[in-house]
Amino acid sequence: MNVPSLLEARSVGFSYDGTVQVLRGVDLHVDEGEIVGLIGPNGSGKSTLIKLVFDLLHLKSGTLLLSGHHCQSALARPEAQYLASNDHLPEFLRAREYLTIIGDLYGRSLDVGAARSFFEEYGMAGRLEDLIEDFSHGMRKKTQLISAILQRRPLTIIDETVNGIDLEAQYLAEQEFVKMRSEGRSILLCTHDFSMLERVADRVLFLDHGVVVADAPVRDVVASHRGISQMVFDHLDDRRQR
Ligand SMILES: Nc1ncnc2c1ncn2[C@@H]1O[C@H](COP(=O)(O)OP(=O)(O)OP(=O)(O)O)[C@@H](O)[C@H]1O
Repeated sequence: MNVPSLLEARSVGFSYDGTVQVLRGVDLHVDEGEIVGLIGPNGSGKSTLIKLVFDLLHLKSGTLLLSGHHCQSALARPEAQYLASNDHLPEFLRAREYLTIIGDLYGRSLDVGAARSFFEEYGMAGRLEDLIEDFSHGMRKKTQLISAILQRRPLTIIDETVNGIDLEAQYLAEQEFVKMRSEGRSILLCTHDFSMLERVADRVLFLDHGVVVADAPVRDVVASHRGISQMVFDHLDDRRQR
């Protein structure tokens, strides 16, 4: 029996206003145990696609499946966690309370000792009991990341959350992503940090004007374009000449 992809998009289209198509016939998949980079110019539709996956926007055209379940279905919810690009967290909660609530949503009680260790590791020793209101932008981002690391969902979708955290935390996060992959979990990492993708990602999906224009193993991109940046530049040159 075929194991369904953790994420599968088939012919996904989307328009906010019914006129301009933001996504046009998007087909993609993320399988078990892979780190996939989602890249594309500003406004190419990356966040829109991610919001559709989490049913934050209403899917009207095409199919989006999480582990074989339609993304609007309650069965899809436990399969994936979403880290938004913003740092909006409930400010009136203490970090421990926030992590507890996220754990409750996934039916996992918080391992306070593990949470405390991650806070120490990520340069936030002694801050677990503090109000989120008092956290800096980077600390909020790190709290989002730690929540994903603790939940260890089959699929974690990270929308630019790693941008804006310090280098040390990025390094730790990269190591954790690789560890999660070795456990058979997957990560869809939407970022403009191509060097991070060259270090950790297996595959890169390139979205331009709502269309997937490349879906290739990172090693092939490095071999044929010398890197992800050059692949993007080559594509933009081609587009300009057309
Ligand atoms: N709520 C909204 N209402 C109307 N249009 C929107 C809305 N959100 C996004 N858009 C438009 O949809 C298009 C795709 O935006 P989206 O945020 O998905 O791009 P992105 O690839 O994530 O960009 P970035 O790299 O800048 O984060 C843009 O033209 C944007 O202006």
